[in-house]
Amino acid sequence: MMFLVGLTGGIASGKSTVSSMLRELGCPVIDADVVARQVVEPNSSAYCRIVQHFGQEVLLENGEIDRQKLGQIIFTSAEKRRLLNSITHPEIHKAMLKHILLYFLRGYHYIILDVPLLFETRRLTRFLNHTVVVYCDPTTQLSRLMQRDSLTQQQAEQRIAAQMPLNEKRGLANHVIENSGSREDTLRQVLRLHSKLEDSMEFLVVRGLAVALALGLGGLLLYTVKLLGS
Ligand SMILES: Nc1ncnc2c1ncn2[C@@H]1O[C@H](COP(=O)(O)OP(=O)(O)OP(=O)(O)O)[C@@H](O)[C@H]1O
Repeated sequence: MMFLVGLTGGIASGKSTVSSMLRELGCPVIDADVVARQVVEPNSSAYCRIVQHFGQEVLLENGEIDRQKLGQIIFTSAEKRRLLNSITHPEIHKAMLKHILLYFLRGYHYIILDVPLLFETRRLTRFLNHTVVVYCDPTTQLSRLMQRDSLTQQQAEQRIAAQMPLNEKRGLANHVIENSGSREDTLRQVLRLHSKLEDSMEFLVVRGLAVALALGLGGLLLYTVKLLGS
């Protein structure tokens, strides 16, 4: 049995760096971006409905969804954005739930959900037992973003300004990984967090509830069988 941990951050704050460290430690990580891409793969039900509503013009030559084009369309129309979300979100949630169940059956204590817009959409937060924000100071964030994406200072500043301030996210999280320093420094914090979560007893509470539920259901079944037999 297990519990769920949300991992988020700001643009170039180091979320991918931290999630790959956690993967290397053997933690199961579900990447919401990857899931979001998988649910619109050609011939999936979300794919078919997108083509039905948005037309062939949102497709690339190879038949895949042109995410950039779709992004432009929904950027200019709130109605279309709602329509697209109503198609994709239920599929994304279903797929994430499937991954969670599979990890659950494999006996992991906790599962990381890597969700860039965790606090912006707030759809998932009520299901999470812990939230982790990967933070780095504004100057470091700016220079790492400029370097990684080859942006000018102005372009990088615009992208940072378009997001929820990282400081605000930090205030909303239960755990903060401070990633302004070296990677080693970050790894040390990740190790600490990992052992804290591993040792957490919360999974026992979940396990207890599941056992109680199973016993209850089993009892009900026996009772029904008995009733039918009599
Ligand atoms: N502690 C660190 N020291 C030096 N460089 C780092 C450190 N952490 C991350 N970086 C570098 O900073 C950049 C941003 O990191 P990363 O890609 O992990 O951020 P992110 O939060 O996943 O970004 P995004 O959400 O925008 O994809 C990368 O080029 C990464 O190699």
